[in-house]
Amino acid sequence: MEPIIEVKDLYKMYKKRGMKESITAVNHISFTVNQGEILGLLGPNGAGKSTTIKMICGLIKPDSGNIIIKGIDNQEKRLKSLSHISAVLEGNRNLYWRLTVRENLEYFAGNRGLSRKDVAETVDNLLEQFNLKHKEKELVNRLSRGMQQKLAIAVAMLADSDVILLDEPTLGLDVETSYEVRELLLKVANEYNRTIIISSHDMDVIQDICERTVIINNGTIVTDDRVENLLKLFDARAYRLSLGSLLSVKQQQLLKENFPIHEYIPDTFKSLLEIELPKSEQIYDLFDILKLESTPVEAIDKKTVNFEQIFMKIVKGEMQHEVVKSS
Ligand SMILES: Nc1ncnc2c1ncn2[C@@H]1O[C@H](COP(=O)(O)OP(=O)(O)OP(=O)(O)O)[C@@H](O)[C@H]1O
Repeated sequence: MEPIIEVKDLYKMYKKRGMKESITAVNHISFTVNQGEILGLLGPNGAGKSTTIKMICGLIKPDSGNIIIKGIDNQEKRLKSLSHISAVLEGNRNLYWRLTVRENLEYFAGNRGLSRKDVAETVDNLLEQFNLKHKEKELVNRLSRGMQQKLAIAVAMLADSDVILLDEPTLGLDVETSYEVRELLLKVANEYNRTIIISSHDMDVIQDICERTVIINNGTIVTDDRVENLLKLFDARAYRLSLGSLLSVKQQQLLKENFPIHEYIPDTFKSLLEIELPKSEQIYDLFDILKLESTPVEAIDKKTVNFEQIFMKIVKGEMQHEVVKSS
């Protein structure tokens, strides 16, 4: 698949005003985004996500590296490359707050040079699709955050750009509205073939709608892989063992030395052991430790994990996962 965005060796440092020290916000990162894909850009606070997004949509200039959008380098032909991108950033700055919902849509549809009839048709269609018809006469500054968010995405759609960048699109939304926004984003990608890059701290949203994630920590990429692969990789190695007795101190010590990621939950006579086995043959080492005291294994289950747990392990460096470049 042809990438629609190529980020190559991107670097950005901030100088602190009046101080000698500087912060490397983005440290030589490279990744690609494919047409029609929903990519999650993740990382803990201060990882460098917003700086990366702002560089992609041209709000700040990188110190070095390239961003190529549809084959056009955004430093060589800035306006041309940026014409392929719309952004919905924090605070929905792409909306006119003193205009109504309908007026906003009409204004942006008009900007595309559509005829009056086409503007009306496009706006009616979007009001319908985004479930905003009943609010068409409401001023934007009177709308709830969820409604504003939906309108901001509708406006981004109107620009007819191939790529939509979204910074925390579900932040502060109630559960129902968050689901509504997720569905809209899936529709935007699948039915309108738009490419979406989304930055979010909500791992449920990421697990629900993203095909692939790029995880940044301290300005560098620690993982670039499909969500499905990460879930499978982790699912395949997380086990829960129900044991028919308690483990001895020696067994617990050996577990600690051999399996850094595990949890031991003793009960009165029985116990539970949750453990990760990055290599399947490690199961034999585990059984050797259990055999030492003839510990009965009553059941072994695969432990299911959610994306949030995987994300935490990756950023804490607990999960050995090579940076995989998906194609
Ligand atoms: N304008 C600025 N001047 C100086 N330092 C900055 C500036 N903007 C960001 N930084 C610093 O750069 C680093 C990366 O910040 P960035 O906002 O890109 O992270 P982020 O991953 O988006 O974080 P969050 O999830 O908290 O929004 C942080 O250490 C931040 O303090």
